[in-house]
Amino acid sequence: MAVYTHVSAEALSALLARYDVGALVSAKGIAEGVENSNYLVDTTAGRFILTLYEKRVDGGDLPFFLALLDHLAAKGLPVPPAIKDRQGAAIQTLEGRPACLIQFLPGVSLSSPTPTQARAAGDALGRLHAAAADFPLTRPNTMGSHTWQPLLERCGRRLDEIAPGLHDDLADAVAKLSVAWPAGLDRSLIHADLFPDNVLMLGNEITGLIDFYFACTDLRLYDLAIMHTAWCFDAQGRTFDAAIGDALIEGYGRHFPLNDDERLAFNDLAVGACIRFALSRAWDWLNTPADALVTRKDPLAYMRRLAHYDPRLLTRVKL
Ligand SMILES: Nc1ncnc2c1ncn2[C@@H]1O[C@H](COP(=O)(O)OP(=O)(O)OP(=O)(O)O)[C@@H](O)[C@H]1O
Ligand SMILES: N[C@@H](CCO)C(=O)O
Repeated sequence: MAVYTHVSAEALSALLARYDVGALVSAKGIAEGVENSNYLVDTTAGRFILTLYEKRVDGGDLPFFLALLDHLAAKGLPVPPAIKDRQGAAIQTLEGRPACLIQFLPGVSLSSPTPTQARAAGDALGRLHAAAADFPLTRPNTMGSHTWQPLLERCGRRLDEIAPGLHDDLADAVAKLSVAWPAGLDRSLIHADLFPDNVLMLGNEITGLIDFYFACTDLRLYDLAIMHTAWCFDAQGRTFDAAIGDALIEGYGRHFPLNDDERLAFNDLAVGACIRFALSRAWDWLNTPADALVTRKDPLAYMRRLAHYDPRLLTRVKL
């Protein structure tokens, strides 16, 4: 359960009083997610999400994320804008953290999507990239390829507490990718975390694209590669479903068909995505506060995916 910061009923009622959103009826911590604290808030006027931004979200980046959500919503994408209070402010401070009240979107996130649903999700990513093409702001990728070596060093040999050999296998993978990274591909605004849990669906329809707090400017196709690593495997990363991968690429290709260079580069981009999520999960595994209500995500599930894309990179760690 991702609740790092506890919000008292008094503080929440005082916050809601700044808005035209009715009075507090109930608030529950949301079980999913690992990055931020999220509450489902019901008021006499409707349902909202309250997000308190934690560790990896810099409050200074919030105006970028909120402007992006407004831009995409104005273009008809099913993304949840932040609600503005009576003074026109969307960013608040609650329990000492930056916080926003966000529009609630219907739908559920899928644990086992079908190819039809994956095609719709790939299509939605293509729509997102097309709609963001004239978004005027940029933001560097704070989890981009240049950050992997420093993060590896910050984790250090403690990685081997997770699994013997993990440090050296990840070090080899980071070194190889630093040479192979296809930096010359098209750049774009990317979501950078479009896992199944960040796509809300009702049947085969996409009803929500959420959690834009890693959105940044990076290689456009890297976003599709991230999705590929997140959508095509079971949660443990043991089984790969090629039909899901084909459907994602087909849906995305309706907007941005892959050219020969992109097809050649795709596997390296997926290896990069595996390194990124294996490292961030490993850091969290070693550093999550003992009292946080959060289910840590398994870094080894991403090492198994890494083994799928490039089995030569794993020589030590036992999966
Ligand atoms: N606007 C929304 N409408 C409906 N549900 C939402 C909305 N925003 C978040 N949720 C719910 O809250 C959960 C957690 O939100 P979110 O994915 O933003 O958290 P996170 O901690 O940033 O997660 P992650 O680990 O994916 O980075 C989602 O899986 C979803 O169930
Ligand atoms: N979606 C990520 C969490 C955000 O970094 C994961 O599953 O590891």
